[in-house]
Amino acid sequence: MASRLPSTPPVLSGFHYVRPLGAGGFADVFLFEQNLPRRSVAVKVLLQSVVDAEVLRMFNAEADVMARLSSHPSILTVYSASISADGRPYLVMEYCPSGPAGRFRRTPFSTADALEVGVRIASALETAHRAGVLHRDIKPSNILHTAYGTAVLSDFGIASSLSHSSAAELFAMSVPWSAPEVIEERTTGTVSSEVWGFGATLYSLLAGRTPFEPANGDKVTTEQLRQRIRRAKYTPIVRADVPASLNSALAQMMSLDPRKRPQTMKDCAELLRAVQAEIGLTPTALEVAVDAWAFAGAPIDFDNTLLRQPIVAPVLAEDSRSRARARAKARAARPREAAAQPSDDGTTIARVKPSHLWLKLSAAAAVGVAAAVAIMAALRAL
Ligand SMILES: Nc1ncnc2c1ncn2[C@@H]1O[C@H](COP(=O)(O)OP(=O)(O)OP(=O)(O)O)[C@@H](O)[C@H]1O
Repeated sequence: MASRLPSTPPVLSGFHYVRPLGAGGFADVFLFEQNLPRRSVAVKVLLQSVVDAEVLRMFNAEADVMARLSSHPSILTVYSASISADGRPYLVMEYCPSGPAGRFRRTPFSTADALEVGVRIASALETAHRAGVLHRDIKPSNILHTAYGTAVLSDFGIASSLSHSSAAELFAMSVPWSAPEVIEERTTGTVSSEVWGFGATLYSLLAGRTPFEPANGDKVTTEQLRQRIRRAKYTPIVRADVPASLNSALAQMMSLDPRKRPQTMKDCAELLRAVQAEIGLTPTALEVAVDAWAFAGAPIDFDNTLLRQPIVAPVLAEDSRSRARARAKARAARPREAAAQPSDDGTTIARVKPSHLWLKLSAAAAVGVAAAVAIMAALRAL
C-alpha cells in the first residue's frame, strides 16, 4: 500500500462514500454504497496528478481486460467504469473484505489453503493467457478474498497483450515476485515470467516471506534482492506440512531457465492438484474458459488513450418510424404461403402456416356463398 494519504473521494451520482480501502501507485480505492441495486462496492479512482495519456491507456486497458475476464469465478468482478464530475477515471468493482497481503507475513497460509488459492489463481491466469492477456503483476496484494472467502485475482492495471503492443514496451515490476529476465529487463513479460511470479506468490503465502529474502529474517536492499533473484537459488520451505512435491513444484516454477519452468498456468495448476491428491485433499476444480469464449469478441485495444464514458444512445422518433416502415416492407415481401426451413441434412422443408390455411378456407367459403346467392337470384328471375 502506498505511504501517502488517500485523495479526496469523488462525488458519484447514485453512490454514497463510506471509507478508504487502500492506496496504490496510481489510484486510491474507496468503499462506496451503491443506491440501486443496493450493495457495497469498491471504487478505484485514478489520482488526478497522474492522469496522462499513458495512465489513461493503462486505465482503459484495465477496465476492458477486467470486464472481459471478470465472469471467471477467480477474477475480481468489475461492474462499470466512468469518469467522475471532477475528471477522474474510476472503476466500480466487487468489494472484497480481505486479502492475504496484510496477513501472510504474520500468519502464513496452511498448505491446504495455499494449494486451493494456487489452483484458483492458476485457473484465472490460464484463462487470461488464453484470451491473449498477461497480468504482469502477480503478487499477494493482487489476490483478494470475496465476501464468500474465495480468492480472486485483481489489479490488471499493467496488463498487456500476449501478442505485444506499445504497452509491451513498458517495463513494470514488483521486484520480490519478478522473474530474473524481467529484473534484467530482457523481457516485459511472457507466460514463463507469469509462471515465476505465480510460484513466488505461492511461496510467499506459505513461507511468510518472499522467496529471495534471507530465511533468517535479515534485511536486504532492493539491489541485493535483485542480485539474489538473478542467481535464482531456491530455498526450500521447511515446514512439516509442506511436502517435498510442493517444494519441487515451486522450485520448477522458479527455475532460472524459463524453458525448465512449467510451460502453462494449467501445468502449474496440475502440479498443485497432484500435491492435493497426494496429501489426501480433494483436488480443487480447474476452471478454464473454453476456446469458443477465449477467441470470441474483438481483441482488447491496449493502445486506447481516449477519455471514455458510457454513452446513452439517443432514440430518435424519426429513426424508429423509418425502422417500422422497413419492417412492414420486409413483412410484405415475405412469401405468403410457405416458410422455408433448411433441415440438418440440407433438405428444404416448406410448411403452410395455419393462419394462411384459415384465410384460404374463409376465401373458399365466401366464394361458395356468393355463387349460391347468384344461382338463387337467377332461379328467381326465371
Ligand atoms: N475490490 C477491492 N475490495 C477491497 N479492497 C480493495 C479492492 N481493490 C483494491 N483494494 C485495496 O486497495 C489497495 C490498492 O489497490 P490497487 O489495485 O490500486 O493496487 P496495489 O496493487 O496495492 O498497488 P500497485 O498497483 O501500486 O501495486 C489494495 O492493496 C487493496 O488493499
